[in-house]
Amino acid sequence: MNREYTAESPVIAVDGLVRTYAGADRPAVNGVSFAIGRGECLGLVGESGCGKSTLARCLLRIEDADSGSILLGDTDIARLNGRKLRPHRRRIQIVFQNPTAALNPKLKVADSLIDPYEQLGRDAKLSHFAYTSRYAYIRRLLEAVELPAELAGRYPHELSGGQRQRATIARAIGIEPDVVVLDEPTASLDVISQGAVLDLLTRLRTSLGLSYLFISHDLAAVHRMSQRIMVMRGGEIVDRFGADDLFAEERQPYTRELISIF
Ligand SMILES: Nc1ncnc2c1ncn2[C@@H]1O[C@H](COP(=O)(O)OP(=O)(O)OP(=O)(O)O)[C@@H](O)[C@H]1O
Repeated sequence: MNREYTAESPVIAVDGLVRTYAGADRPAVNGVSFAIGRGECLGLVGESGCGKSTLARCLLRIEDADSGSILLGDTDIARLNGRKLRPHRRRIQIVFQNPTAALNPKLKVADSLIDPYEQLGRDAKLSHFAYTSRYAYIRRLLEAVELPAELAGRYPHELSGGQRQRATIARAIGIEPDVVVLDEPTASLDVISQGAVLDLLTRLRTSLGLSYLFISHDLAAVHRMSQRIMVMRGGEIVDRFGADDLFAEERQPYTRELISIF
């Protein structure tokens, strides 16, 4: 892999990922490569339809890539299926744009938080969220996302949008993944909640050593959150740079166009 695509001691390294939908005349994701280091946030920005969510779904193995590799440590999860994939599913988690759709409306918050642990976390060696009892685990998770403990007994519709998104973040981090894909995590929130959730995500990244792929069409949010940024267009990465170099002269014309919109 090209040196500039890599991070120091990457927790995830993606190389040459391609995904073409049936009937499409070109790939939705076309040869995407990148790596993310421990505790790093890599931003991915691009306009609607450029392939961001398709890339996310391939990483999560919700969709299969046609070719390319997704290395988590030494394991290429792009090629694993079924029972062989299962132990690795915990290692990459996602927070979607819409927390209302992400939480089961029939489950109390506590049940939604315990669910990933029961599905994927039992066999894992958890450290920060080590399971001693159901009560302690849920309490610790709510504390981590700065929600009051009494929300454990509520249903999703009894929470605000910001509280719901904090609950989905808790669900994603409780099984201590290596990488969290944040797919427009604040797009459905009002401006004040957006800022608060972005700040919470940064605090969690630094305190728990989480690695993020932060996907957004909001360049300002990506700049605020990320150490490095990639720009995607038509399924390809067309520019990549350190966040401090966003406004540097060598930026590609398309990146400049995105900057001018904000
Ligand atoms: N299930 C699907 N079947 C066929 N084509 C699809 C499917 N999902 C996405 N596409 C197409 O693939 C391309 C990339 O879509 P994708 O949703 O990944 O873009 P995006 O950058 O996430 O957009 P947005 O920001 O609007 O969510 C688009 O041309 C889209 O129409």
